[in-house]
Amino acid sequence: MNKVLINDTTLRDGEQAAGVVFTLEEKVAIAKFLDTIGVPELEVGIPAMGEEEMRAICAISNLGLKANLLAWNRAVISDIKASVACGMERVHIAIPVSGIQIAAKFHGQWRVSLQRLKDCISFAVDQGLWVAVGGEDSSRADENFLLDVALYAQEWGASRFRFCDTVGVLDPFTTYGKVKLLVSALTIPVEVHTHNDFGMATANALAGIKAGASSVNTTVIGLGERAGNAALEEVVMAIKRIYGVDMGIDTPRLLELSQLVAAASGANVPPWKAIVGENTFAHESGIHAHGVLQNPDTYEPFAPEEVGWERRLVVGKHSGRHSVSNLLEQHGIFLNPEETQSVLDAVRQQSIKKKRSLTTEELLNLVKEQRYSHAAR
Ligand SMILES: CC(=O)SCCNC(=O)CCNC(=O)[C@H](O)C(C)(C)COP(=O)(O)OP(=O)(O)OC[C@H]1O[C@@H](n2cnc3c(N)ncnc32)[C@H](O)[C@@H]1OP(=O)(O)O
Ligand SMILES: O=C(O)CCC(=O)C(=O)O
Repeated sequence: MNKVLINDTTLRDGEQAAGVVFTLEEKVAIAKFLDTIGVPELEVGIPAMGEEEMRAICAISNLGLKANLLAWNRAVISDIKASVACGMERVHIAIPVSGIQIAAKFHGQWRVSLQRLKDCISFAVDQGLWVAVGGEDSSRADENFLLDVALYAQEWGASRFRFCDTVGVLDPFTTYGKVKLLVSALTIPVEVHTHNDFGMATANALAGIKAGASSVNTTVIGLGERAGNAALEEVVMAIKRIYGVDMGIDTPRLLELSQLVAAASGANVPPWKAIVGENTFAHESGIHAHGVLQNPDTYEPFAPEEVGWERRLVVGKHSGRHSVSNLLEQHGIFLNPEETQSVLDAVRQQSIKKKRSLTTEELLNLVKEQRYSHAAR
């Protein structure tokens, strides 16, 4: 697998999620955390949004982080001036490339849009900036036009081209083909930016990387426009565990990072969310719990500690004898097989009644009640 760099856009596309607002302090804390765990590049925001956003970007720029920082810009000179005013040495310039987008934003005048891109790249390069260009809606663009825009961007001085599946309409197979075309034609690196509208953001990001993209956009917990972006924790762990490539990210801190971003965004992370959801290392089903007690590899793709979790055995409707006795033994309670079965029956009944699993305290109370009812008989 080719070497790949993460360009995390939690602070830009992540914050674009409807209803999400990070304070300056939250932006700084997220940037610092991402930098500390080894994320090498951060897209920190959009200076053209105005004073407040510029203050936050300046504050991040003044932190002296190891990560390279980028600001997002339209192909508008004043946007780039605002980025320079924030101390940015790297700018990302976006240009629509699909017919739909060019019609809506440039009245279909693609020559005008290309001229704008050329002027903006030249302006930024003259300012001594490192320039990346994003093809907005690349996935729905005519492939030849997309290629032309990317080649022009390269010729005019861009140092990277971003392939955007802006509305998340690709699958991994089509992503692979489209990204491969760009990678084969360009000498500058290609970045992939994917959205999760059909639940394929991470899979598509990986397909783009397989096709030769050497940079990938992520956001923590997959936060972002509509259904969000490829999640940082998913991309990092998939590359580490499926492809065996360690990207140098301190993965045991991914959980803490996800909690920081979830709190700042007011988002509820679903328990089943890959890597950082609270159920990712919780086992209730009897067969799973029994397997995990023998060898955790039976039902876990990797050790929970690798991403900051601890394994949990939970008792509830789907439990079996082994997990019940294991949990009770941890509290010094050793039951015979008949007693265990009767506690298990009670656990099932209670769980069905309460429509949830039971807490340890509730399990211990059940045992007490069971013992009491046995003694009374
Ligand atoms: C796919 C993406 O995620 S792209 C990033 C999207 N992010 C955001 O929009 C969040 C931040 N945006 C903002 O704060 C505002 O939209 C601003 C400051 C950028 C612009 O605000 P406004 O001037 O009020 O314009 P508004 O947002 O209503 O419309 C967008 C304008 O940008 C133009 N535009 C959109 N994309 C581009 C582009 N890549 N290059 C040049 N112009 C563009 C539109 O055509 C429209 O221009 P018009 O005002 O001449 O008609
Ligand atoms: O950088 C760009 O060109 C647009 C990025 C983006 O957020 C998108 O296309 O979804």
